[in-house]
Amino acid sequence: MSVVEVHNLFKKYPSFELKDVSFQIDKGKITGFIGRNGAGKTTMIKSILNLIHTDGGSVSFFGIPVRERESEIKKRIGYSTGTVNWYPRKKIRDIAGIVKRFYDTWDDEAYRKYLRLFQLDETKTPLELSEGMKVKFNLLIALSHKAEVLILDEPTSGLDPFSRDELLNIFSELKNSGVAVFFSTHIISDIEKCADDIIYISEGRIIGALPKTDFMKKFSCDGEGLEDTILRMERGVEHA
Ligand SMILES: Nc1ncnc2c1ncn2[C@@H]1O[C@H](COP(=O)(O)OP(=O)(O)OP(=O)(O)O)[C@@H](O)[C@H]1O
Repeated sequence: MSVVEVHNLFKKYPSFELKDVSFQIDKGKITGFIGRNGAGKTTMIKSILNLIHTDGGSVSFFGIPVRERESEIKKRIGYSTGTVNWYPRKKIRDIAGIVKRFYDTWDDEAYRKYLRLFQLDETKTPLELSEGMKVKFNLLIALSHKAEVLILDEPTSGLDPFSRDELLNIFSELKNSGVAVFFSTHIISDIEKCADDIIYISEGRIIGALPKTDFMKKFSCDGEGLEDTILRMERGVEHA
């Protein structure tokens, strides 16, 4: 069942266009979003979250157009786009105290669980966190309000291999409880490990948005892995 539907999304910057982007995100699935630097991943994520103005197309969450009932939708989803830059001098504990008031679904038990799992010290402020800890803090907030959909821009970048592995396991747990997890990454092995569906973007266009097995059937040659497939496709794009 799809929980996010994107149709013909279009966004124009002076020197870049995100064109005719269409795909869906399914409940209880992990979707990996890949593309090289500058391919348009962050632009697309910000567009679907209505964080930037778009020039065409439609986006709905749970069948509701995001432009019409954005705040209602945002209570039901978790997202992170880059590191934390709000309340830089407040303690994590105090920020959580403020944020929880926005969510009827805030779950203190989940907050404690992920605080322990990520080994975050709630007496620290965002200014005192390393880059990897900031990513974890972002996720902590997203995971503490029972989000039905998680949209995460490069959540594993800045994490050490152990924390990355833990995070992928958390994604799998969340998926098993029916959550839709969508994340962008440059680390193709992470996608190979846990994604059900793959969306591959190049130069602002979606080249493939398919279940991983179908993606491999369509694009891989001679038993290549995903990483080699993407590298070959990128070289093809460069030389086209
Ligand atoms: N605010 C902006 N104004 C103008 N151009 C922008 C703006 N934000 C992004 N762009 C351009 O849009 C294109 C896509 O950038 P985007 O950040 O979406 O790529 P990305 O795939 O997320 O890259 P990376 O993997 O490096 O994070 C780039 O050419 C970038 O210069």
